[in-house]
Order: sequence, then C-alpha cells, then structure tokens
Amino acid sequence: MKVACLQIDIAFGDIETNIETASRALAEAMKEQPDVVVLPELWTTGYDLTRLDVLADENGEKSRALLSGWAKGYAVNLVGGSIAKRTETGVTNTMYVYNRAGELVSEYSKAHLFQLMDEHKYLEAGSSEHSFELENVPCAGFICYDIRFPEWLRAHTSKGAQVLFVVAEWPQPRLAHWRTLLQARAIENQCFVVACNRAGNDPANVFAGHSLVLDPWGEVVAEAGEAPELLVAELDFAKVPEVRRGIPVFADRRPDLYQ
Ligand SMILES: NC(=O)CCC(=O)C(=O)O
Repeated sequence: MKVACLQIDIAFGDIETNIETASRALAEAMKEQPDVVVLPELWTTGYDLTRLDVLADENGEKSRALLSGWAKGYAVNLVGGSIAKRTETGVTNTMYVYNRAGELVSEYSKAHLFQLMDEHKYLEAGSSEHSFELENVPCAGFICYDIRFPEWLRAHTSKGAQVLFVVAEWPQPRLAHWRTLLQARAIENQCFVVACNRAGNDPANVFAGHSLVLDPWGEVVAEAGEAPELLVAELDFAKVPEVRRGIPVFADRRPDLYQ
C-alpha cells in the first residue's frame, strides 16, 4: 500500500483557498500513484472556531460531495482529514474516509476535545469508534489529540487494525510529543502509523509539519519537514505478523487485570 500525506498550509477560515490548495496538492500526489491519500485535521477552515456559525458544513454535505468526487475521479482511497460538521446538536470535528469508487467507507468525530485550543468551547465530542477497511486491510482513524489516549487506539488494534491513520493540526512547541507519542503508538500496537499534520501558522499557533509514517517496529519509514510537503511512503504488510510473532504482545496481554 502506497500512502501519500498532503502536508498543506491552511488559510485561517478561508474555505475556498483551502479547497484550491488541497486540490492542487492532491493532483501533485496522484503523480506518485498512491493507493491512499491523507489530508490533515480541519483542513477546510483551520482552527477558526469562533466563526464556526458561518463556516461549519451543514451535515458535512459539501465536504462529502467534494471528497467523494476526488476519490472517484482519481480512483484513490481518501482519508479525508477532518472538517467542521454542523449537526442538529452542535459542531463536530469529523473525518470521512472514501474508497476508490467514491463510496463513503466510514465517518468519525473526534472523541477527545483539546482544551488548550478551545475545542471544548465550540465543538461536540464524538463517541463512536473508528475501524474500517481499505484494500482489505483493517485500519483505524484518529484525530490529533486522540493519540494521547493509548487505550483508545488499543481498543482498535485489539480488534485487528494494522494501520492507524492520524490527521492533525499539531503545534510546533510540542513537536517532540508528536514524534514520541506516534512512535510509542506504533511500537506498542505493532502496526503502521500514517500521520498527516499541517504546516504553516494561524493567529495563535505555529504548526509542526513533520508528517510521519512509522512501521510496526517503530522505525521511521518517511518524515516530512516543517514546510508544506507531499510525503509518500510504501507500507509492507509482511512486517506486521513478523513483529507480532517476534514479541507476541497481543497474545501476552492480561485483560483479566486490565481492559
Ligand atoms: N489539534 C489538536 O488536537 C492538537 C493536540 C495537541 O497539540 C496536543 O499537544 O495534544
């Protein structure tokens, strides 16, 4: 499976510009013939949370049409980052995944809201899990702050996920946490981690970039720098059983002592 992370800059609250940027980045990525393309968190609006009353996408409809059209048009699987979705009860930070036919594979709303960036004031948390398959490979998808909750990711790998997709707007001052947490999640779950962060600034943050692809041994397969970049990597799934046979963490777990 060849994956491509679109580490783009995101214009604050400027949906039109962001769609143009993502569309250009996707066209560029397709020259590498990836199987899966990944976008960052809140890539249409950025963290312009105080204007979600005008910016949030009604039931995610416009974002879904756009992502589905891109997936079908390019015949590529799309982990569509996340967008601000307006629901009947509030706004959620929601990820959509599409297959090569442009069909919706799964939907997930960020379960852990990040107070340091005011998410709890403007967003509603999701409460459903996020397992899905792409190209017959069991996968799971998470949004940024979720990676600080190892039990949440484990809940998905204990059901079989072999690739953890992470979409993010992770700020630069915590770059060391980003790299360490992602590496720990790959090592402890003995699976691939494909993490797409954004580049650039907004009025409150400088973002870290450093989108990262890790293998089930925790080795870096590919890593971006801080600027906008296309990150492409090949995942060799033979590594998953190889690592899991060597150190049988899943067989050795003690669910009688903990969940
Ligand atoms: N957008 C986010 O969830 C940011 C999470 C973050 O920066 C962290 O340190 O955790």
